[in-house]
Amino acid sequence: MSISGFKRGYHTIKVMLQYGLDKSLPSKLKPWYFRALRSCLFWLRNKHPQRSGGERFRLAMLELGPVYIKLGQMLSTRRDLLNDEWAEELAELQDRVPPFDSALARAAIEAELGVPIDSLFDDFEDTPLASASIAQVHCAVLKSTGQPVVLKVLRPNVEQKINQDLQLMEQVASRLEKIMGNSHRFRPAEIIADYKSTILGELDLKLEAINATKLRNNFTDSDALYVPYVHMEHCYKRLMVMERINGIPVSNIEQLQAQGTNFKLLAERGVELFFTQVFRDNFFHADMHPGNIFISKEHPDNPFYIGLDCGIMGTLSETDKRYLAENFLAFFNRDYQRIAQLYIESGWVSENTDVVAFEQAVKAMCDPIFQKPLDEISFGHVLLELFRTARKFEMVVQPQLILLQKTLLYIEGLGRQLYPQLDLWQTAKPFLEQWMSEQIGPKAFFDKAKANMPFWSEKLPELPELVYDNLKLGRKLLGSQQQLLQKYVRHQQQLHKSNYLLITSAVLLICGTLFYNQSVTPLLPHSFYGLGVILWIVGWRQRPKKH
Ligand SMILES: Nc1ncnc2c1ncn2[C@@H]1O[C@H](COP(=O)(O)OP(=O)(O)OP(=O)(O)O)[C@@H](O)[C@H]1O
Repeated sequence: MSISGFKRGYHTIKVMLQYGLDKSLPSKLKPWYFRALRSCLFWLRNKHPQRSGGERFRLAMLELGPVYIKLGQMLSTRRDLLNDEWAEELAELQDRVPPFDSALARAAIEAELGVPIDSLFDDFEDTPLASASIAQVHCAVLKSTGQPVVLKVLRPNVEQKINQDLQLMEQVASRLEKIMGNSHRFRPAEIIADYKSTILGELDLKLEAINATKLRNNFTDSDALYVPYVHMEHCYKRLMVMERINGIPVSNIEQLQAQGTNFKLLAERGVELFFTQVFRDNFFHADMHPGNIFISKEHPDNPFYIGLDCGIMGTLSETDKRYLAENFLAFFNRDYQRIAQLYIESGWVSENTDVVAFEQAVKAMCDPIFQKPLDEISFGHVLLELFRTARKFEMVVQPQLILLQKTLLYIEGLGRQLYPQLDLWQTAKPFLEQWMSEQIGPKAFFDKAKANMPFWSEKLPELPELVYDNLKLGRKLLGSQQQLLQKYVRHQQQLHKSNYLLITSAVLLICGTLFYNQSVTPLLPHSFYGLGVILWIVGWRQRPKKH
């Protein structure tokens, strides 16, 4: 470990202990060696004993920087793991991170634009509209069109800070793996690698701008999702300019209630949006924490979502999509054998897996879940448990599926917060069944045929020539096959004839010997010998030659 890595490691431990994070750990997660190590660092005392556990955790994440803030954001959506106090504290990490100096923001924006801000924008506001883990957002008006826009600029040195923390995490994770050995299912190095690829995607605002434009285009005519227009001509790696939206943060339930939002429709549209992005477009927003989702103020009875921050997007292969949809349907039909088969067919687990044992494990996991009423079942959780079960059968980690499963958990959490009676399955099932029938029904056949049209229209003019060539080839093949057959028949006939002559010659020779011993008259045995020898010579000559 380098000196700077060591320093950062010490700083991280110091901040965590000074905010008393060790106190919040349940005692079963504090083995004797942990407690011994803690006692060795006696000078690092909890400096904020008067604050609550959630607040201490949030402040520690804020002090440690972007990587930890993101971690806190992710945790904030896991209301299944956290109590309300913690979840609300951590939700503040979604967009209430202390801002950085506006002079630095201006300098960074102008460095990217290559011209002064005032030459392209009017009314640039030095006080940021919002400040988040990776970037800060300032309002302005686009000079050329007079449209209100926001300028999203990366925090100074955010890349270095993230890389340094990730390096440290990678080193700790690989040491942990060495200590625990290969047999353990907990693979910290894999988790960090997964997290790394996710967070690094957020550091390129040009890429985010491209993603946002693609998502916007996918939902141009949608009444469920709106994505703000991105001014691509002013987007760079560290700066993004887009239309300013004016929605209500999805977490602000009171304001949504006050305007009379149709929560049932909103929650159902959330689920529909998730499945449309995954199955129709194969391009889904994978950072759906509430700080990135707003609700329209117009027509509260017919509300739509406004999606921001397209830094992390997910895609699945066609095969994964198909198996995932089937998996959900099989789960709902309690067809555990099918689930086990699907994991094998898709290649998620090896084909040598014991299907029966796997099916039993899936059943043991799913049966207790079905004891609950349907509207209490979390499908993100079911998927997570299925992956855990499959890990016991050496499932290869599929980062794209993990991303999807996390997104599903977010969506479900959000949907249930908006409308607690949301029956996710009733909303999703018709969508999945329809999608599956489109994949395998006659419509799928015609769609595929239609998709292959350009290929066939290119090949069609060559078709008569190809048919003629093939017929000619076929006739030639038929001719040579007939020749071969005739040759084989002739060969067999010759063989039979030769065998017949040789056997008769052997019989004559044996008879000749018998008569010779009887010595009735020498003429008879000699005639047998003579005839036998002649037949043997003829028979031998008749034998077909080996080729
Ligand atoms: N187009 C916009 N119009 C209005 N407000 C916006 C817009 N884009 C971003 N914001 C505000 O800025 C906040 C932070 O933006 P964004 O989530 O894109 O930043 P980030 O640093 O990538 O955040 P995160 O911590 O989620 O990674 C949003 O929560 C929202 O309040």
